[in-house]
Parts: sequence; C-alpha cells; structure tokens
Amino acid sequence: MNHIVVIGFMGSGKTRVGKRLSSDLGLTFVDVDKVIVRKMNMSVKEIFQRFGEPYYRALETMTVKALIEDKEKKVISLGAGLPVQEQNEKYIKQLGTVVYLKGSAETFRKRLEGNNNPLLEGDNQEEKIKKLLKQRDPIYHKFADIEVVTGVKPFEELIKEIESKLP
Ligand SMILES: Nc1ncnc2c1ncn2[C@@H]1O[C@H](COP(=O)(O)OP(=O)(O)OP(=O)(O)O)[C@@H](O)[C@H]1O
Ligand SMILES: O=C(O)C1=C[C@@H](O)[C@@H](O)[C@H](O)C1
Ligand SMILES: [Mg+2]
Repeated sequence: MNHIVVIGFMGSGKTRVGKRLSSDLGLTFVDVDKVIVRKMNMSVKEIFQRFGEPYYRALETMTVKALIEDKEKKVISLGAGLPVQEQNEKYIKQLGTVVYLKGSAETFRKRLEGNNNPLLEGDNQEEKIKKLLKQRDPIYHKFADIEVVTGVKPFEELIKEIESKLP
C-alpha cells in the first residue's frame, strides 16, 4: 500500500506532524499506539506491565500487517520502537512512503519532560534518551524515503518541507 508513514524517536512529532499532514492531504490519520490502546482498552504502560513488552511488539506487528492490506490511503504514525523490531522490517517497506523526523537528544529531552513512556521510567532520562537514540537513529535512517530535521525550524516550515518532498 502507498500510505504516508511517519517514524522517529519519542517526542519527534510523529503525532503532531502526522495529524497535520492528514488534514492537509485529506487523508485519515492512524496512530499505531492509539489503535492498540483502543483495542486493548488499556494504556501502553499497562499493557507493558501486565503482558510484557514482547506482547506489545506482537500487537504492533499485527496492526502494521492489517494496515498493509488497507486499501484506503492513510497517514500513519508508527510507535518509536516499532521500526527497531526485526520482525517488522519487511512490513514497514510494504506500508508506503516513510518520513523520518530526525532530531537531537536535547530536543527530545525537552519535549519528553514528564512523559509517561515505560522505556524512559526512573532516573537519568537524559542518558536513556541518548543511548536509545544512538541505537535507533541508523535504523530510522535506513527506512527513510524522506528525512527531515525537527527542532531547528518552525513547525509550519517543517510541514512545507515534508510536503514538498512527498511523491
Ligand atoms: N516541529 C516541532 N516544533 C516544536 N514542537 C514540536 C514539533 N513537533 C512536535 N512538537 C511538540 O513535541 C511534543 C511531542 O510531539 P508528538 O506527541 O507529536 O511526538 P511523537 O513523536 O508522537 O511522540 P510519542 O512517540 O511519544 O508518541 C508535543 O508537545 C508537540 O507539540
Ligand atoms: O520507543 C518505544 O519503544 C516505544 C514508544 C511508544 O510509542 C510505545 O510504542 C511504546 O511505549 C514503546
Ligand atoms: Mg505520538
């Protein structure tokens, strides 16, 4: 399918950018985390706590597979950890045009203050963000058809840049 797929680290703006692209382009917006939360009627944190991370990852893969079969073109934001799971590699490529919102650990640290994500729980959020970003950035880069940097220019300009690069 030829969806528009927004990827990037936690706080990179996948939801905000995805929603805006969908309204500009007249397409439905789908946030994979939200699809799962709705289906399970539980927060991401609760799913991690009750069933464990591998279970959440399996739900992500199921959701992506269903979206590949969805014939209505959409803007889709993927969970930040989804592209990192090897089992999803072949599916992401089948989803559509991938837009990577790249950014610095400092940008994400500021945006993620008070965030409830299970992977950033506890002390030293800054170190956790740096370590995860270092590991994940090359993976996001590998999937990107379009790569833009978030946190350096105003939101409106970022949207214009992405829209000018879309096929
Ligand atoms: N280009 C931008 N400039 C400034 N702030 C932004 C920009 N994009 C997003 N933000 C802000 O950063 C925060 C995180 O954005 P958003 O929730 O869209 O990120 P996300 O990638 O969906 O995060 P998550 O992985 O946690 O779902 C929000 O407060 C949002 O308004
Ligand atoms: O970065 C991650 O691995 C995650 C990000 C969130 O969007 C959720 O998908 C979940 O908390 C895992
Ligand atoms: Mg989001």
